[in-house]
Amino acid sequence: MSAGLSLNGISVGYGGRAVLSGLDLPAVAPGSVVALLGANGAGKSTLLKAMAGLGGATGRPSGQIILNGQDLVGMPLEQRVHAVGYLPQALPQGSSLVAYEAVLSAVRAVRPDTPRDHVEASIERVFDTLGLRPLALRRLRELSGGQRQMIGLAQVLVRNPRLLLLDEPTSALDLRWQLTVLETVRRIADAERSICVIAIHDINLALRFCDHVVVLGHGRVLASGPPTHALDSDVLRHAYGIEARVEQCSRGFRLVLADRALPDAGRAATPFQ
Ligand SMILES: Nc1ncnc2c1ncn2[C@@H]1O[C@H](COP(=O)(O)OP(=O)(O)OP(=O)(O)O)[C@@H](O)[C@H]1O
Repeated sequence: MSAGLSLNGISVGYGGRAVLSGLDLPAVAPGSVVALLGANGAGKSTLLKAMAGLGGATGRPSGQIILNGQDLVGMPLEQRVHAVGYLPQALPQGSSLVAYEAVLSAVRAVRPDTPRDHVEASIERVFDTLGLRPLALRRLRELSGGQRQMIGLAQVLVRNPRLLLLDEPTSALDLRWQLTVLETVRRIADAERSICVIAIHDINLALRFCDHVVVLGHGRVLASGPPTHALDSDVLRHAYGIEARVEQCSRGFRLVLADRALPDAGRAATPFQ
């Protein structure tokens, strides 16, 4: 059985309108953090939902999503939720549950038979890892947007899935929490040999922590590869309709410097279609 994640000819859309067509991703190895980039409307969330098996309006994608030798497409949801953890773009609802209960219910939904002391130990580990202990007994509806986003992440991490699909997990977070999230995900991928796919708009944060970059646009993969090679000015113009430079920071990471938005006529990928 080959380990890792690959996509073969994935096509998915809504009501007969294709968003992504024939998408391929050559195998990424266990332990990889993959940044999923692209303009608004490029299809990042659609792809993550298809991988999570939660297409809803998208229905079942065609093609293959191979995780550790098994095709996730068509795999029953009860089986898939053991392997895949998905953090949606929308923040968790502000319910009357306290944060601890919300994370507990995330484990119970997937592994109802796990002994209570194991569950409690894993919840405490995740709260410590993310620095969330002070929030454990606070009601979700009384938390800020960023705090609820962190609890949503805890709900995914506590299940220790082989594949983590995180849709803009840092969108509501300040700089310190953004780093905490990316550092944590990086550490978990390294330690557990899990694979993490993150849809993210902060390209520089992505380049700092990922092993692999996938840029979506025009319903396909515009660029794919290691952060040192996947992005250049042409790719950024096609993907985002911007004039930009890719430079190297003093620590050796790639850094995108966005200079200006190009007029619509100069854009190759048109968001808001
Ligand atoms: N439930 C839906 N029904 C019909 N079309 C949809 C639905 N959800 C998304 N779309 C369309 O699918 C396309 C891709 O949307 P998607 O949310 O995957 O983009 P995205 O790259 O995640 O964008 P963003 O960066 O703005 O979150 C867009 O044209 C969008 O309008």
